[in-house]
Amino acid sequence: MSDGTGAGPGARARSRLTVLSGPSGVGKSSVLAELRRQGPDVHFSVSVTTRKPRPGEVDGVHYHFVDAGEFRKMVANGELLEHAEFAGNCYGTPREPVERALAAGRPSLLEIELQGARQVRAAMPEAQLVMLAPPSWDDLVRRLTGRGTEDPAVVARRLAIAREELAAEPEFDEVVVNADVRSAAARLLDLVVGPAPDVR
Ligand SMILES: Nc1nc2c(ncn2[C@@H]2O[C@H](COP(=O)(O)OP(=O)(O)O)[C@@H](O)[C@H]2O)c(=O)[nH]1
Ligand SMILES: Nc1ncnc2c1ncn2[C@@H]1O[C@H](COP(=O)(O)OP(=O)(O)O)[C@@H](O)[C@H]1O
Repeated sequence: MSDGTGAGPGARARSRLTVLSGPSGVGKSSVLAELRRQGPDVHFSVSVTTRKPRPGEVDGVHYHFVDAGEFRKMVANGELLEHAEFAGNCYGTPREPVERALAAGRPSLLEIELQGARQVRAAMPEAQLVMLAPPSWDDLVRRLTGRGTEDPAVVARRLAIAREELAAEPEFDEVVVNADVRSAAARLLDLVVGPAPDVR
């Protein structure tokens, strides 16, 4: 597969930044939890969000949960690498931890939605964009409703956004279909860590 940069096979291998996007309910959290088990040396960005925590979500682990005022302050101070509004809440990537990890040569992963992925693409063209896709639209609907964490109006809103996100697939360098969590995580880990230099 081409690295999409036109700069030769080494260019993507040198990029240590991977952006993972995919519609709500496709299995991003599940695949990333598995990836953490498989790939301990990967830096996972922890986003800030104004969304309320779901049961089981831990502040500082799944997200930094902030109020709208704190979020605005971080934007104004230039502390976010990218940020976007999604289904009525704000989300953003703290800049400093990602820059520190990249400076140390550590593979780093951002799990963010489409508008944020586009901002990263514009700011850092060498970043690798990966879409996590469902095996089918019906699977996506089943997973999102089956999770049971959003009420029906929120589910409908997220599914409407999901159609647009899936339509943006051609903007991504790679697509990983999440039919099975373990194999999707293994494939993603290959992309995040990159192939060994001598096989390119
Ligand atoms: N742009 C941007 N999107 C984010 C960030 N963190 C999370 N998201 C995205 O926001 C969307 C909603 O996330 P969330 O409320 O956790 O719902 P979930 O994806 O259904 O689990 C998802 O598409 C996430 O990938 C971020 O820092 N920036
Ligand atoms: N490969 C899979 N097969 C079946 N169900 C899955 C798979 N991956 C995730 N799920 C389930 O789908 C629901 C949504 O997954 P989640 O990881 O919360 O998605 P996201 O973070 O993308 O919103 C959860 O109930 C999860 O257990």
